[in-house]
Amino acid sequence: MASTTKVSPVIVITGTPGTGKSTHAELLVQESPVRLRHINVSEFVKERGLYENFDAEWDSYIVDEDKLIDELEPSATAGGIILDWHACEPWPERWVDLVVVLRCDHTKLWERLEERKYPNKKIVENNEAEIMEVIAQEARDSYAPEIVVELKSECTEDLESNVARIVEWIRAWKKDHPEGERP
Ligand SMILES: Nc1ncnc2c1ncn2[C@@H]1O[C@H](COP(=O)(O)OP(=O)(O)O)[C@@H](O)[C@H]1O
Repeated sequence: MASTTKVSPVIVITGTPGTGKSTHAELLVQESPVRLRHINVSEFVKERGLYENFDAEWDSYIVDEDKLIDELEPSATAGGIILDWHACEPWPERWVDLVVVLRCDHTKLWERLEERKYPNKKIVENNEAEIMEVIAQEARDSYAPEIVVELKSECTEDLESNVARIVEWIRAWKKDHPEGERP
């Protein structure tokens, strides 16, 4: 069987909605020393119909995770992607090189979600999830501790320093994988 060589890493950016995943991913695409494709998983699911149904009460799609994994497998195996989603547990461990969990003070998060015109119960649900560290715990439970990093995303300085830190991590990954990595 032909095996491909992964020349760029797979970076997961996760966190409660509103913590800054897409903002980080967009800046990282611009700053990265290697070509990265930003996959906003919620949009990807909608565009490709990778859901079982739509939950009108919570205004969200029930994702068909098997279909999602199948659809992403070629890109994840080839490398060079950022997976931006509010969950990280579905990704097979073999795909993932780095997991960035963004964290935000809950009052700030509340304001961001209000600005986004989320219904009140969705703001409450997400706020509680951030306080209870739901996504951070999911990342700790799903991946080796050395590939998981929690970063604060409360102001522009945080955004810039986080992206600079990930860029440094990518440079180190490239150094460690000069010929690429066989998945
Ligand atoms: N580190 C940050 N500093 C200031 N504003 C931020 C930061 N991260 C995100 N934001 C703002 O918060 C809002 C939500 O960010 P977004 O990237 O869409 O979050 P997510 O993708 O996690 O849902 C946006 O208005 C964005 O500009």
